[in-house]
Amino acid sequence: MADQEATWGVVIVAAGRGTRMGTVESKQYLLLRDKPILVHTLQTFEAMSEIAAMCLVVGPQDVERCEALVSDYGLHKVKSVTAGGSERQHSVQQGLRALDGVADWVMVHDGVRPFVTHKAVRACMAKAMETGAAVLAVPVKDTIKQVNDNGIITATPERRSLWAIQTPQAFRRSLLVQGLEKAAADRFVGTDDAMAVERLGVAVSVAEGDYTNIKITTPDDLPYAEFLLATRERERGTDV
Ligand SMILES: Nc1ccn([C@@H]2O[C@H](COP(=O)(O)OP(=O)(O)OP(=O)(O)O)[C@@H](O)[C@H]2O)c(=O)n1
Ligand SMILES: C[C@](O)(CO)[C@H](O)COP(=O)(O)O
Repeated sequence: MADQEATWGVVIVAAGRGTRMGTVESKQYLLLRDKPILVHTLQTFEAMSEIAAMCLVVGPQDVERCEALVSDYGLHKVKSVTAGGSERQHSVQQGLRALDGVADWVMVHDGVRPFVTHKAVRACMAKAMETGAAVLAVPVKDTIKQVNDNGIITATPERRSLWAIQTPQAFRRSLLVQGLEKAAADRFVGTDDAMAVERLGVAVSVAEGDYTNIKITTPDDLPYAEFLLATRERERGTDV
């Protein structure tokens, strides 16, 4: 019953510089068809009735332009546009503060993962409400090796236990806040949100997602992103 009435907030992190993409314009603002990648992402969450509020976290220099994007695209659930920090984890913390008192449950999502589906987001939310914490992920397809600085293989972890972790990552808000506070106190910086909660000794569940929920990271992701967008539009029958 309580689960049905849960209020969800979403932190969309988009304060990165996109170093690996190597473009002058940060990758979250590159156009995919006619819209910035970040707007595609925000619209996916805006359309979900379960979501009450979003906080968009961007570079300090981009706050004004993003407020304009939020207004131009009618993104009414974006209640604040906040300046992020030097690491993704610091940006998440800024976003969570902005959602204080707004939602008991939160998701963190990368602004550069525009292809997440409503079905996958709902699977992640449902799993989190069962367990307190859940992330979307897919089983890895390749054999993964650990390699040392001399280029020599040192270990081959069993593939059956390896998953590639995506976003959204969904948590009871108090749990994520506690995890991030401990991480800050310990000067620990993780590459995803689950790590902060794992460090509390709390189990984080995995909800199986889709291989198409890519994080646009390097230039070779762009043609694939165009292809995915065209495929989605064809499926929706809105191709022009
Ligand atoms: N200090 C940071 C770093 C990253 N991010 C966001 O976290 C997401 C995932 O990060 P990544 O793909 O690594 O983005 P960048 O940090 O921009 O890329 P790079 O590492 O190539 O510079 C992105 O939406 C990015 O904008 C953020 O909000 N604040
Ligand atoms: C959170 C994340 O998207 C999960 O795959 C990823 O860890 C972000 O890492 P990055 O170093 O910021 O690309």
